[in-house]
Amino acid sequence: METRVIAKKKFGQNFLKDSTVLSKIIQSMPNNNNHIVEIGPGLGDLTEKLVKYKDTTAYEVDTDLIGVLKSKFAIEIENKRFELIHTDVLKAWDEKGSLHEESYDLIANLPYYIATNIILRAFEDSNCENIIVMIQREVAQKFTAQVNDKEYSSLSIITQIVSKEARILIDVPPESFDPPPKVTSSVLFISKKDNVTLDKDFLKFLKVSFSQPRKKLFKNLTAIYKKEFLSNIYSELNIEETLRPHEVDVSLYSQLYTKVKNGKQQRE
Ligand SMILES: C[S@@+](CC[C@H](N)C(=O)[O-])C[C@H]1O[C@@H](n2cnc3c(N)ncnc32)[C@H](O)[C@@H]1O
Repeated sequence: METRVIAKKKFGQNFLKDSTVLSKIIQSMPNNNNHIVEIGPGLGDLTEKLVKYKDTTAYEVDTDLIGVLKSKFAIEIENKRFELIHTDVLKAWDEKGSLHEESYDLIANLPYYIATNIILRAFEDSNCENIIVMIQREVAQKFTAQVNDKEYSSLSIITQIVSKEARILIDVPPESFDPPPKVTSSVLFISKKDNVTLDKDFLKFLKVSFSQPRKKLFKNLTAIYKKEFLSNIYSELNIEETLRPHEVDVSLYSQLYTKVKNGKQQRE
């Protein structure tokens, strides 16, 4: 059944129409018994493939799409292979803490306006084990960048802490979508480590570290720590004050953070 739906910009609606890309997403699904959670099923093109393989729960915010999805997946909803939840997924996370009560993999073509936020929430959701999501290429590169890459950022560091593996599977041109987005997209694959919790203060420390990415890390950190205190820590760790934020690897950020945390009383 062909359904005419006008895509809504405010919900980041760019429907994926490229069957090669849809197949690639399905092929990269991990071989496990996990439930699938999809965020933003849209018109259900990806959902249709997902429910063929595994039980799926989907969160959709747009009321106009709920009717379309309910009729398209009437049988799957009836036999409980598919559960459709009509809500803003960020609210669902706030209310329930997790998007599913057991282990799940998140597979989605995400709404770009909240994509980074969604991935960070998925990092914190201990039931989420794997993430396969379409996002803007530029953002995907930030998640997967390595030290010294120009895209290396606090997102790269957080990803290295929480994941066993993080990589871009495929780049996807705007023409693969209807309507086409303005930018190139990528399918990002992240396999999470078990039981990693992110220290909120460490995240704040990273935010300050990258507050001015082109400046020296030392300079950025002086926004919250005294110069002399920092100089001592830099000497103890035997590192140069000229280092830029993107030149410091995860292990060194952890060491720096441990030192500043232990010397907390010296904060201005
Ligand atoms: C990029 S489209 C993807 C649609 C479909 N999965 C596809 O691949 O064609 C993003 C979808 O996320 C939905 N969405 C946007 N914001 C949302 C939110 N806060 N919570 C749940 N779904 C949301 C949109 O309505 C839309 O269906």
